[in-house]
Amino acid sequence: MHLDHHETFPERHTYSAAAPVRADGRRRALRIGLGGPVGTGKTATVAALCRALRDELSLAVVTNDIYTREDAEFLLREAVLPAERISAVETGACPHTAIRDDISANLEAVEDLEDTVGPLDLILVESGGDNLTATFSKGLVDFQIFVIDVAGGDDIPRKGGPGVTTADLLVINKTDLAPYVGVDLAGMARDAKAQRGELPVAFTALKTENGVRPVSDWVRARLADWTAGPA
Ligand SMILES: Nc1nc2c(ncn2[C@@H]2O[C@H](COP(=O)(O)OP(=O)(O)OP(=O)(O)O)[C@@H](O)[C@H]2O)c(=O)[nH]1
Repeated sequence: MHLDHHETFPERHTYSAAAPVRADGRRRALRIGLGGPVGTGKTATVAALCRALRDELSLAVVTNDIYTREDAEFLLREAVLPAERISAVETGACPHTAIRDDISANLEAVEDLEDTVGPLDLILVESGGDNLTATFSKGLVDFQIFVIDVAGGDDIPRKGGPGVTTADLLVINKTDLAPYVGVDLAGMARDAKAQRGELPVAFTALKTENGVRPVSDWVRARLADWTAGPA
């Protein structure tokens, strides 16, 4: 049986929702988390976001893997950012613990990046692949993106779960595969709307040119709000 840790590891309030200003008086980087089930395209989204935004922003990435540094190694191999801007956290068995319950390793990685390569505009925190309930602590990230894909079937939005219903942006990736897996994208959009109300949904096909555009535009808008906000 899978034990959920909510009862045993309550969220640590010592890392309260990360004040916008660092100890040195500078505005800290905006932090955006990417979560979602295994293999839906989280790393591909992070890589595409880095390519789309790296010339206009100072950015860095924290990856979370269960026992390896595979996602970080992929990003390094693809050279989406200089190596010093990519940091890997090994989470052990349950990826959601490191982004929701005991966020200290991730916070340390985020703060180390700001100290060593800062100032940064944006830090992307990629969770390890988990299940539909995995969400980020508000003490770790300012916004969260939940990535699902059409290959997982068109009933995922209807099933809901906190990732699908509450993420600040729901990404439904691999739309290029829809015809091959018999998925009705319009139905997925309707189900997502029913679960999420006004919260946005982005359909992506990351293998196509500019496929990440709906996500990168959303990130730019969040960053514009963040930069305009009180420091
Ligand atoms: N056809 C298609 N394949 C995609 C797309 N996006 C990602 N993939 C492929 O899907 C596979 C998984 O992508 P990843 O980005 O590694 O997925 P992930 O969510 O980071 O996976 P984990 O970290 O293992 O949970 C890879 O083979 C990608 O090349 C897409 O839009 N279309």
